[in-house]
Amino acid sequence: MRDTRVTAGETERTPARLLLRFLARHPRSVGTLAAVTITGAYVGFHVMLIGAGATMAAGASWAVLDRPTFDRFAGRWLRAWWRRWLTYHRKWQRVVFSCGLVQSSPKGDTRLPRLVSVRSAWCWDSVRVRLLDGQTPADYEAVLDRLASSYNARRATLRTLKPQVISLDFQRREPFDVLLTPLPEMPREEHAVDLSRLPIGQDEYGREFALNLVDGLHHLFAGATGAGKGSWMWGLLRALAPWIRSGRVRLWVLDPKGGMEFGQGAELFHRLATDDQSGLDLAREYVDTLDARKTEMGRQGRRTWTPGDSADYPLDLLIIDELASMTEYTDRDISREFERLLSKALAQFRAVGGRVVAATQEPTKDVIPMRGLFPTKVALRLEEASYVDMALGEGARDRGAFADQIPDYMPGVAYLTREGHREPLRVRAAYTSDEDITELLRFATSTEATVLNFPTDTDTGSNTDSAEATGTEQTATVTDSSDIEHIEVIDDGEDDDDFDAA
Ligand SMILES: Nc1ncnc2c1ncn2[C@@H]1O[C@H](COP(=O)(O)OP(=O)(O)OP(=O)(O)O)[C@@H](O)[C@H]1O
Repeated sequence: MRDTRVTAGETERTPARLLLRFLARHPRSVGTLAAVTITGAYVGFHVMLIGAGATMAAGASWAVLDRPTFDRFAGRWLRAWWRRWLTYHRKWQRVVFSCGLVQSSPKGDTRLPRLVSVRSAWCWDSVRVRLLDGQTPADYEAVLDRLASSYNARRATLRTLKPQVISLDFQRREPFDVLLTPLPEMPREEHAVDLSRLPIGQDEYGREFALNLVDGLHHLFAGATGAGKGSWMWGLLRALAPWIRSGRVRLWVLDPKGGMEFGQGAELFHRLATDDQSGLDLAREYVDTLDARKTEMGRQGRRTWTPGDSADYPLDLLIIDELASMTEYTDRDISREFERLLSKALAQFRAVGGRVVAATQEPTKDVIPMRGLFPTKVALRLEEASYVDMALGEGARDRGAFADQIPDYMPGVAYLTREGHREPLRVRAAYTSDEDITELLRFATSTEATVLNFPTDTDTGSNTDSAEATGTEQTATVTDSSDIEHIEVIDDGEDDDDFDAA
């Protein structure tokens, strides 16, 4: 009679062999169970139950009070463990059978691909699978929809991790289906603007999400056409409205696609360029202005730039809507010089109040060779899986930044990576409509703008005389302070051609 035994591997099994294999394959689960049993035997099961109850109550309170930190330090491990056994493992045999992913051995055994491990982020689970001999990732790709529906997931995608090992990634939830992302109220008073916290939307946990122009410095938004880059950039400008109005922020806007994105805001801008040649002129002027400021501040001995501390030294924000128009789809001479200027702006002006915000549809090295100089990178919906790591850095997609899987009907949704956090964060910028932009224009260009009383040099304690003696050859230092930076004064008589940090 035909042997219909099911095996996940290739060897014949005895109970002892099966037990040993289980122990070897699941050391953490077995270790935890063993530790619980030994502890119970040692301290008594009553004491252990009371301890377990108290731990669960503390964990539940933590999860209710601060879901994101709970999830970061405990939730995702617990969820991965729980889902491994109660969802993926429990149904594995049935699912691979129904999807036709099993094999028969010459001896008549039925072989199943092995479920190796499960990792869980807030929205996605990643199930690592070892393929059977003769299987290829394409066999699994062909049944992804069936796998997703078997596991009740919204969608599934596949990554090849190494030969014979793949990750099946299941999207379990879509927070932005239920989270309505209201547009943050536009601030009207200058003191309401905090450069390190400029609210523009919500994160996947429903918390307010804000951009940080102090520590986050320069921002790169990568997203396919229609991904919602406009909402991110206009959202940022709305959050800066009172400072734009008073001149504490000066906007240099380069919209080389003929002004399609920013043309309507022309009145707001200090400079606006709508084609590649005038864009290059604008970039030159921007760099010359900040170079001159750097020299001037060095001469004055001003070693710090504090946002808004002087009318002479506003925050100069360079906004570039479509980088490819300046770096890829233009004359080689224009692109070469533009890349040099942009690299310089990114590398040298943080300490004198220069910031860059740029958008691109393709985050490739050809389009943006200096992408490593953008400390904050945001990946909206991208056309290709390979773009995700280009936009966010090596390994970002493996850690759960599935920007290529953001659906078309969710513009404004993006992933970003944060220092000190392994998992990427899924966020959504609120939609900025034409009316919201008009509101910004009306407010920021209103003639009733308040005249600022900036502190003078005497107030800020800078010493012009002594500064003159110092000359301009000083070395760069930047403090970690959130709102004060030391001036960076570098002799930059030479062109900076080697900023390609990508
Ligand atoms: N945050 C958002 N929430 C909801 N809908 C949005 C959001 N942002 C944009 N949209 C919608 O998506 C459309 C495209 O957005 P947008 O023009 O900002 O994309 P884009 O990335 O700038 O595209 P392109 O590169 O072609 O200019 C908008 O017209 C709007 O209807």
